[in-house]
Amino acid sequence: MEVVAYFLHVISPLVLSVATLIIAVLCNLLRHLNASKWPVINKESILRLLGIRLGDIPTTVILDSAVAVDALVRRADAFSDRPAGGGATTIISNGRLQIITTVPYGPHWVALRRNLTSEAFHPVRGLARAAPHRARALAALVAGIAARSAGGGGAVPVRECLYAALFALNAATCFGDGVDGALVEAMRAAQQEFLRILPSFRVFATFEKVARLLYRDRWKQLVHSRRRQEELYLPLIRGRQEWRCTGGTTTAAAASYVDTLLNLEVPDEGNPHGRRKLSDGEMVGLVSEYLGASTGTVLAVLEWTLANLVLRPDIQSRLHGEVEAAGGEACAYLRAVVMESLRRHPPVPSVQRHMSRDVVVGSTTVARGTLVNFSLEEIGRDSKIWTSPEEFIPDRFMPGGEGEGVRLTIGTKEAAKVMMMPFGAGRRICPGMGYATLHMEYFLANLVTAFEWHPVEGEAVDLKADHGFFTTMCNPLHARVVPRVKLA
Ligand code: HEM
Repeated sequence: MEVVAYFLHVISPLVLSVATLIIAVLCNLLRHLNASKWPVINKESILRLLGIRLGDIPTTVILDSAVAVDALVRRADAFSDRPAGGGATTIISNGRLQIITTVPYGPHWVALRRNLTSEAFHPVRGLARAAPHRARALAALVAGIAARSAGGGGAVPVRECLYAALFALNAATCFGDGVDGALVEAMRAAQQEFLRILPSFRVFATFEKVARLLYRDRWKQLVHSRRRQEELYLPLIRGRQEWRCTGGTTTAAAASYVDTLLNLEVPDEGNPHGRRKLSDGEMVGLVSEYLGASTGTVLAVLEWTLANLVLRPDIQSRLHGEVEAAGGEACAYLRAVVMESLRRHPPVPSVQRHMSRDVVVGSTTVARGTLVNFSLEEIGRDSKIWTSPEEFIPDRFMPGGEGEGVRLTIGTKEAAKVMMMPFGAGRRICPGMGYATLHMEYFLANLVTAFEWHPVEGEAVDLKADHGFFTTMCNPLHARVVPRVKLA
C-alpha cells in the first residue's frame, strides 16, 4: 500500500509533468507542420494539464438574491472577508500592507473604514466639503464638452471628458486644493492604466512565488505601476505633511482624505494595546484605492446612463423636463434613471467572500477555503424579480412600479425585499454609496440640462460590456452633443 501511495503522491506527478512537457514540445513541432490541426500549447495549457490553476480557488457562485442576503447580511459573521491577494498593494507587499478592500475583518478594517465614512464620506460634513470641487469639475466638464461638440456637430468622446472631470474632482477631495493640473493629468493616466492591467494580476493570488517566475513580465508591470504611483502620490502626501508641520492648519471643513490618513492611527500588530501611524506604502495603496474606486465606478454608471439616453430620446426628454421642473430639489425620475442604470449595468459585477470555516448557504455546505462569488449582475437581471430585465425602464422605480421603494442599504430589516445590490451588502457594503449617488445624480442632472444627447451619424451606440476591473462599455460612447442654451 505504501508503495502505491508513494507512486500516487510523488512519482506520478513527476511522470505526468515530464509527459506533459513532451506532449507540449511534440504538439508545437507538429503545429508547424500542419498548423490548423494541432492546438497551441502555451504556458497556460501546460499548467492546466499539470492540474495547476494559478489564481484559481474553489468557487461557489450565488445568483439568488435571497440566498445572497441570507449569507451577506444575516450570516455576516462568516461572510466578512474577501479572498487574499485582491489588490496590488497587498500582492506586492506579500500581504503586509493592506487597504480597506483587502484587509481582513477586524480592528484594522474598522479603523480604516471608519476613517473614510466619518470624514471624507460623512453624509453632511464630507459631502459639503466636496461641494466646491464638484462645482469646479462640472464647470470644466461642461466647457470641455461644449468645446469638443463644436457647436453641436462634433462627436464628443464622452468617457474621456467624464474621466478628466471626475478624476480632478476626486484628486481634489483626496489631496486638497492646489494640485497642479499637469500632475492631476499624469495621475489620471497612471490610474487608468493601472485599472486596465489590474485584473491580470489575479494570477499572483495563489502560489505567488511560482506565479512570479512564470509571469515575470506581468510581475515587472505590477512593480512598475506601483512605483509610478509612489512617484506621483508620495510627494503630494509629504507636501501635505510638511505644510501641517510648519504650522499650516486645516479646518475640518477643508480637510482632505490624505489629511485624515495622516491623522489616523491603526492597531499596532506588534503590540496588542498599541496604535501606530500608517506607513508610506499603506498610504499610497489607500490613495490609489480611493482614486480608482471613486472615479471608475461613477464614470461607468454615467457613461452607461448617457448611452441609454442617446438610444431613448423619450426617456431623455422626460428626464430633462422633470429635472428642470424640480429646480435643484430632489427629483424622483432622476433617481429612477440612476437606479435603473445601477440595476442594468452595475459597474462592480460581483462581490467575493472567502470562507474561513465551513458554512451552510441555502441548502449546501460551503467548505472552508472556498471563495463565494455573489453575482450582482445576475441578481439585478433576475427575471423572477424584474419584468423584461434586459430593457432600460426607469419607470419601474417610480410609484406603482415593481421597484418602487427598493433600498440599497440592506440591513436585516430590509432583507426580505432585496431586489438588487449594486453596492454589495453586509459589513463590507460599499462605503462610497452616498458620495457616488450624489455625484451620479449631480452630474447627470446638469449634463441633461446643459446639452441634448444624440447618436453620431453612422455610428451605432453599442451596449456590449467590457468585463475589466469595472464593467464598462466595450466601445466607449461617442455622442453628438448640442448645447441647450448658449454657454457663456
Ligand atoms: C456607483 C458607484 C459605486 C459602486 C456601484 C460600488 C460598488 C461596490 C461594491 C459592489 C463593493 C463590494 C461590496 C461588498 O463586498 O459587499 C464596493 C466596495 C468598496 N467600495 Fe465601492 N462602489 C461605488 C463607489 C465607490 C466610491 C465612490 C468609493 C470611494 C472611495 C468606493 C470605495 C469602496 C471601498 C473602499 C470598498 C471596500 C469596502 C470594504 O471592504 O469594507 N466605492 N463598492
